[in-house]
Formats: sequence, C-alpha cells, structure tokens
Amino acid sequence: MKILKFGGSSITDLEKIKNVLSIVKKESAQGEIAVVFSAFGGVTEDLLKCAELAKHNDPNYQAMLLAMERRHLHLVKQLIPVQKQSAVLTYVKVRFNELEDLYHGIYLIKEFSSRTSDYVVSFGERISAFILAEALKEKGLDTIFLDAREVIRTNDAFGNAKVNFPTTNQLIYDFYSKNKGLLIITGFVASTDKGETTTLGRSGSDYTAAIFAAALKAGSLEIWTDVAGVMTADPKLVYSAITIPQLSYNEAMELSHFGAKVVFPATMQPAMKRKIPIYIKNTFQPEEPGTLICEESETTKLIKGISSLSHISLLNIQGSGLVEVVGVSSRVFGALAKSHVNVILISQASSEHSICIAIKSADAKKAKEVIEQEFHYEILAGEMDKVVVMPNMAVIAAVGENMKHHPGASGRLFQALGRNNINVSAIAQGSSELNISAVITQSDLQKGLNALHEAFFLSDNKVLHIFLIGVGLIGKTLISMINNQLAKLQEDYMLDIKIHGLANSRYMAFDEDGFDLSKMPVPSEKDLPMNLQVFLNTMNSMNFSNSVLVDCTASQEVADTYERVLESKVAIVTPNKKANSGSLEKYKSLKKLSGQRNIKFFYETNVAAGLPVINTLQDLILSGDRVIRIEGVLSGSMNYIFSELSKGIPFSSVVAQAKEKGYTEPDPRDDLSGMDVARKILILGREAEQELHFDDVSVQSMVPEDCAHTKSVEEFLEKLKSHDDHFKALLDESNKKNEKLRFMAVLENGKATVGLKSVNSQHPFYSLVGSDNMILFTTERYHEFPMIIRGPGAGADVTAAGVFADIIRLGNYSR
Ligand SMILES: NC(=O)C1=CN([C@@H]2O[C@H](COP(=O)(O)OP(=O)(O)OC[C@H]3O[C@@H](n4cnc5c(N)ncnc54)[C@H](O)[C@@H]3O)[C@@H](O)[C@H]2O)C=CC1
Ligand SMILES: N[C@@H](CC=O)C(=O)O
Ligand code: NA
Repeated sequence: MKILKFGGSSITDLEKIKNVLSIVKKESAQGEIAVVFSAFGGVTEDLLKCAELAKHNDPNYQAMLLAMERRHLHLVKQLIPVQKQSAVLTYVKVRFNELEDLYHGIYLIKEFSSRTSDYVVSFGERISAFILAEALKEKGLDTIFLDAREVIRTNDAFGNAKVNFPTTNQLIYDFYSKNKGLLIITGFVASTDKGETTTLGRSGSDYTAAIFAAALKAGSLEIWTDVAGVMTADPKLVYSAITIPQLSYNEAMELSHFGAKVVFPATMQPAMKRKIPIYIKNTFQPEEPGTLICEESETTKLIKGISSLSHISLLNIQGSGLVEVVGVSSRVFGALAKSHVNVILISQASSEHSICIAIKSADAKKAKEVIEQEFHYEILAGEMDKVVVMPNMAVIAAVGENMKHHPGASGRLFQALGRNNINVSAIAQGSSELNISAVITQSDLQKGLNALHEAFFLSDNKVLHIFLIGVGLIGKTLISMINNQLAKLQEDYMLDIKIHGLANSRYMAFDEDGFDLSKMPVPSEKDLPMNLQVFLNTMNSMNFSNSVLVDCTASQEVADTYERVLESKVAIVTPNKKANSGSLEKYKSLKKLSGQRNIKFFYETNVAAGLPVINTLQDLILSGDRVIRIEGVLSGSMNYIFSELSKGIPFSSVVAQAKEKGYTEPDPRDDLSGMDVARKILILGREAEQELHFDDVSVQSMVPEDCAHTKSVEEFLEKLKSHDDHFKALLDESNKKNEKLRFMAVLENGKATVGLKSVNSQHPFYSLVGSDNMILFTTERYHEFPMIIRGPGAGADVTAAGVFADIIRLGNYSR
C-alpha cells in the first residue's frame, strides 16, 4: 500500500488535473494506493478572503463566491461526461448553498471565529476530493470518496487541531477494512468527538497523508508537488541547485528549519515514527526520481544541502561581569523567553567574555531592551556593556549527517566564504554535527550560498564566473583561447571558466549557465542595448562567487567603474591602461582597495602585452629591490612601424598595416602621439613605487600637427600620406649614421621622457624587429647589467594570452 498526496499547486486547472488523474491511474495499476487531495489551487485562500469580505460587511463576497462556484461547476463539466454530471453538479451546488448560508451568517453577525473558519475552509478539500473521485471513476477506477472528518479525530484547537492517534488509527483501519476500493481522501480536515470540523494546520494535507500512511502501515508515502524534490539550495538564489536524491529524516528536519519549504517535517512525524520512506515527487516531471526521505540516507557528498535564514539580527552581550559568573546565560535566555523572543543561534567562546545570539530582526529592539533591563545594575556598575545589535544579518547553514564521519566540512565552508571575502560574524555547530551555521551580512547571502554550493556540490573544480566587456579583437581572441583550453584546464588544473556577461559598445547579453564559447557569442541587436550601469547591476545581481570583470575595452568610462566593481567583491583583469594611468590618487586607491579587501586586480597586459613585465617588476619590489632606471621600447606598433619603414615602405602605409595586424590601439593616434607609451611608462614607474604624475612624463608626438584633429581614423590615415616624405627624411638621416629609429621611453630620477631616438648598433634596442618590445630594469640588485625582458609586445594572440594567464592566475586565489 502506498499513500499519494497531491497539493493545490498540482491541481490548479484542467490540464494539471488531467495530468494528476493519469498519474493516479498509472500508479494504481502498479499496486494498491490511496490518494489524498488538497483543495484546488487557490481555493482555500479564496474561501478565507470571501469570509473576510463578509465579516467586514462587504457584499462583494457574493460575487467572489459565485466565481468559485462557477470554477468548480466548470471543472465538473470538463472532467465528467454529460450523462453522469448531474449527481456531481448537485453535490457541488448543495455545498455552495451551504457556503452561501454560512457567509450570509458571517455577514450578518460580522464575526468569523476560528471554529467557523475551519468549517468554511473544509469545503475546499471536500469538494475537490469528491469531484476527483468521480473523475477517476471515469478512468475506470473503483474509487471511494472519504471525507477524512469521519476518521481523523482531534481536540478542538481550531486551526491547528491535535490528533487523537489511537482513535484515529482505529477509525482509519476500520474504514479501510470495510471499504474495498481506491480511497480518495480529503486532506487537511478532521473533526472533534462532537463532530465539529477542525483542520490540521500548516501543510495539513501532508499531515493527513502521513496519518493515513502510518495507520495503514503503508510501504511508502509520496508527496506530489510542483518542484523537483528538495534541492541542494534555494534555486531562486543558486542557479546551479540540484535535487537531493536522498535525505535522512533528521536532515530533512534541519533543512526545513532553515526554510526549505518543500516538506514541513513536523507533518511527516506519523510516517517517520513508523520509518515509512517518503518520496517528494514532481507532478510535472513524474518520471524524475525526486527526493527520498528515509531513516538512513546514502550519499557520497560531505553535506546534503545549504540553507539560510534572512532578516536576522545578532545581539552581542559582553563585559567582564560575564566571566565565571554562574547564571548569566540563564538570565539572558530567561529574559528573552519571558518576552517571547525566539533564539535562533547561540555562540559563546570559552573566554566567557561575551555571548552572541541570533534572533529575528523584528524582535531585536525588544530583546535589547529586556536584556538591558535584566542587567540594569551590572551595566550601571560597568560590569557589562550595553547590548550591541548588528542588524541586517543572515544565517547560512550547511546540513548533512555525513559531516559526522568526515573531518574537513567546516574547513571547506569557511574557506569558501573567506575566499569570497565574506566575513563571518558568528558560528554555531552542535555536537550532532548535522548542521554548521555561520552568521554573515544579509547582502553577502546570495554570494555565500553560491560559494558554498560550488564548494560542496559542483565538481571539485574551481569555477571562475566571467563578465567580459569589450568583445573586439582582444576579447574575441580571448574567448576562443578559453574555449580551446577549457577541457585541459578542467582536467589538469581543476579550473572551470564560465562567461555569463558579454558587452561591446552597442549591445550586451547575459547567460546564467554560461555562454557556449564554441559559438563565439558576440552580443548583437537580438540582445540588449549596452548600458554600463545595467551591465554591472546584472553582474552583481547574479552574485556568483569568484566573479571576474574582464575589461577588454580601451574605455575610460569602463575604467572609471573599477572602484565600484572591487567594492562589490568582483575581481578585475584588464589590458585597458586607462585606470592605472589616470590620476595617481586613483591608481593608489585601486591598489589599496584591492589589497585591503583581497580582491584581485590583474593587468599584466597593460605593458608589453603578454610579456611578464608587470609581474616581474612587482616581484622585484616585493622582494625589496629598488628601481633606478627603466628604459624601454614599449610600443609594439611603433616598433613595427619604424622597422617596416626602414624597408622602404611609406609611413602612412606601415601605420595602416600596424592597425591591420592588430598592434595599434583602437585609435592608432593613441600610439603615434606617444600617449600609449606615456601611459605604460607611467604605470611602470608607479609599480616601481614612484609618485609619478602625468606631468612628469614629457612626450614627443609623432602625429603631424594637421592630422591631430582629423575626425575619423580613416581620415587620419588618408591625411598622413602627405607626411610620408617627412618620415622618409628622418629615416634617411638615421640610416646615414648606420643607426635605427626607435620610439622609446626612459624613466630616471622621477622624470620620464617618451620619444623617437636614433640608436647605434651598440644599443640594446638596435636589434629589435617586428612588434618587439624590450624593457631594461636597472635596479639596486641588477646594477651592473640591467634585467632585460624582450619579445613581441602587441597583437591579438600575445595580448589575449596575457589576459588569459591573469585569469588563470586568479584561479589560484579562488575556490
Ligand atoms: N592590441 C594589442 O596588441 C593590445 C591591446 N591592449 C588593450 O586591449 C584593449 C582592447 O583592444 P582591442 O581589442 O584591440 O580593441 P577593439 O577596438 O578591437 O575592441 C574594443 C572593444 O571594446 C568595446 N567597447 C569600447 N568602449 C566600450 C564601452 N564603453 N562599453 C562596452 N564596450 C566598449 C568595443 O565595442 C569593442 O568591442 C585596449 O585597452 C588596448 O589598449 C593591450 C595590450 C596589447
Ligand atoms: N597599441 C599597443 C598595444 C598594447 O598595449 C602597442 O602598440 O604596443
Ligand atoms: Na605584460
């Protein structure tokens, strides 16, 4: 024998009802069953609303009642063939006539007691189960309608009546023995010894089903609902939440305490007592296994689920008067109990100097008052401080019996929170080891849930969640590099990378599951118009742990958001130089923010693309070296341009080629004007801990005066042609001396110069070719001979690879 229960959400309309009827038919073919039904979706609420209207003398209750009646009559007509409808229609009509009388009474005396309320709402189940029993007959099933008021006996605590189990069990058994057929039972309703109607409280239909399962010693109990079982976390907050295959009764209790609303285990007690397995099944995906709740569940996972409670306040009670004084906690909890404040979590360290208590925020003011009252004299005497209230907190909890046998659960939990920069304000774990709870700020809750979910449930891989602004040359190359390398990273490095947000200057797109990178997802008109604020808000609202903003634009506007991004605990990786080469204050403040909050900000490609320049310099400084002089060819495009020029190609053509090859900035005037190199030497100087401002850099521009204000890049390149001779003359002059033209930067004594030089064959820059960069660091340690870094310093591949390497490096710091 198996008991099935269908809630209101499974029977809201004709289509859903038909689906339920076929599930019942199928199940009944496989063995003996009995079925408990709730009222049709929304009916209980409507019955109550109607009563409220009547009680407030609002005649509109009549129209509402009529609508309810029509809804039920209509369902009868749709479910039962015409020739058999009349008896069922009569049953429904008689019930609604009774209801009409009842409401009229409420309307007249303007009173709606809990006794009347139970009677009124009982009509919902009584009508739905009756109609469904008749409809099932049409499917060839031999059903027997059972109004549970006949068999479930309770006291007269209306609204939440207590069951008299000995009598109830006997009555159920007797009814079952005398009536052979498929029992269709009204959920939720019961009656007193005197025959007054009562109801069984929250999730009462589940309770009815559990009572029947216990009384009939059922082999199992199935709760059919509109979700796929109990999930590992709230799927509204954790997109990757999955169904938990098995839970023990204890685990189900713990999870439900924290608001997993699928089952309310108190209602399952009768079944649990008899160790009857309970299945939570999805009416709309009946083939899915759902969740099994039983005495001892199996699992390979360390925990079963992650849960949370919002709107919590922490009270901190502390002072020297607490230490080694017997009875303090009894007084604290006594005072709270007297004023009906429920304590959710308690934590006291062995120093006994403070007691920390989590309660509902709604109780915080009252709790502070009563505790301060209780300790009035201690506070006056300075032995105890006033109670400190921390509002806007949440409790996050990992639940599972397996923690008992395996060390490391709490380590994993706190590591995941810590790596995501989530501060833990209080901790509690009972010796049952069924639950570890941490109190965190409410605004960190979603991120915390996701961090824990990743840490405990997803593969053991770390996942970086990327939001990429700038899907241009570098951005696209990066996407395809990640795509090519993903499998290897997942396998060998246990790192997974997902891109959830993409934007160029016109459009943006999001994907909670992560874009399919093999399809080169470039945002277009089918997506959303780009709006930077909306992009960042969406990124924050997705609230992934290990989120990274990758900025592959050259945009000042995007760079200006970095502080806000870091503040929202999202790491940044970027080749965009605008943030680090702006004001010195801005540069310092970003570094400080990233350092203090431990949110990474990586920008290796700001200088010399993928060449390890920034990291090397940072290592030198961190290990105590001091930079004396930096000399560099820092522009791949400029090196290419002057190298190619020497082959006799006109200047304007080589500039166009450099752009074509992806060496230049989005606007090549940024390279030719020396601005790009100026930015780079400024960044290097600042990385070398020098207080450099833009004014400290003198720049020689290669942009002819009349080309400077051209409106477009095309117009600029066109106009540049008229200056080819000028550049040819510069080249000839250098050639005459057997020298080469190099666009270089030098930083020494707090001043930098950027410009074109002619260098002889002795100079290290003489041998550079193509898009090469070369950087010479003369430092206290590298004094006699400088440290030299050389190689291609511009281009899509070497830049995207550098950005990619920064992203991978981030993986080392995340969980
Ligand atoms: N090309 C290279 O060799 C190197 C480039 N970089 C840097 O990489 C960055 C990207 O360069 P490329 O990919 O070559 O440029 P690109 O012009 O090909 O791509 C830039 C992308 O950013 C988008 N964009 C611009 N402003 C935006 C905004 N406000 N909001 C959203 N999207 C915006 C554009 O629509 C475009 O998709 C630049 O900062 C550049 O300095 C750094 C090292 C080397
Ligand atoms: N335009 C730059 C590219 C990298 O910053 C260059 O030419 O070096
Ligand atoms: Na670099």
